[in-house]
Amino acid sequence: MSLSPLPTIYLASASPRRHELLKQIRVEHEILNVPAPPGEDEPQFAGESAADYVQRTALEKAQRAEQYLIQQEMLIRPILSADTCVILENEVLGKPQDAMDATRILAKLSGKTHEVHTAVVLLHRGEIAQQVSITRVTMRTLSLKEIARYIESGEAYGKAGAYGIQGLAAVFIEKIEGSYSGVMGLPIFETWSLLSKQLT
Ligand SMILES: Cc1cn([C@H]2C[C@H](O)[C@@H](COP(=O)(O)OP(=O)(O)OP(=O)(O)O)O2)c(=O)[nH]c1=O
Repeated sequence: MSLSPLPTIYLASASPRRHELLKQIRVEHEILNVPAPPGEDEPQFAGESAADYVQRTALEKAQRAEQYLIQQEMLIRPILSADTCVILENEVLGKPQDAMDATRILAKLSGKTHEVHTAVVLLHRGEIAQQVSITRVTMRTLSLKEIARYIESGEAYGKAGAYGIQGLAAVFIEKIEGSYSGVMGLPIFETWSLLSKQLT
């Protein structure tokens, strides 16, 4: 039972972290993963800011799920989606392709403060509600040896910025200003505020 009675929702995301965070606040949900068509790697448009980019990709994820549900005649619940980006000096650092890419990304983040933007979108009865959480994360300086050992752990993959604050990489994080759950992929405060305003 959550803190206010909410209908069951669809979570349009394959991220196990988002599922865990929704479970933490006891929001009943069904996971729906509608991947982008192959070859579409969510490119950033020329002139599009990182902040606009993450909001657009979160909305597109929700709309892909909505289209799928309409086709299946299954659009019976509100749809929640989110997208997380790591941004350093207006450059979006996505998920690493391989070990070399992960090394490059972590070497860039080492000793610097970056931002993690997570956009959350709720689609309900034809309306779009959206919120963005922005967190500043300071990573201490990492040695190349540490980066290599971290990548060997396997935790860098499938995560924006090639690290997961909730795992081994916690020892790299000197300071965060903002939302811990937002860095993990689903900012609980903003998500609850959307759900409780739109669905009760
Ligand atoms: C920075 C950071 C990111 N992440 C994760 C959260 C997201 O799952 C992922 C960013 O990728 P996303 O594209 O936002 O999400 P996803 O591909 O995992 O799932 P889907 O597109 O189906 O919704 O990075 C962490 O788990 N910990 C962290 O500290």
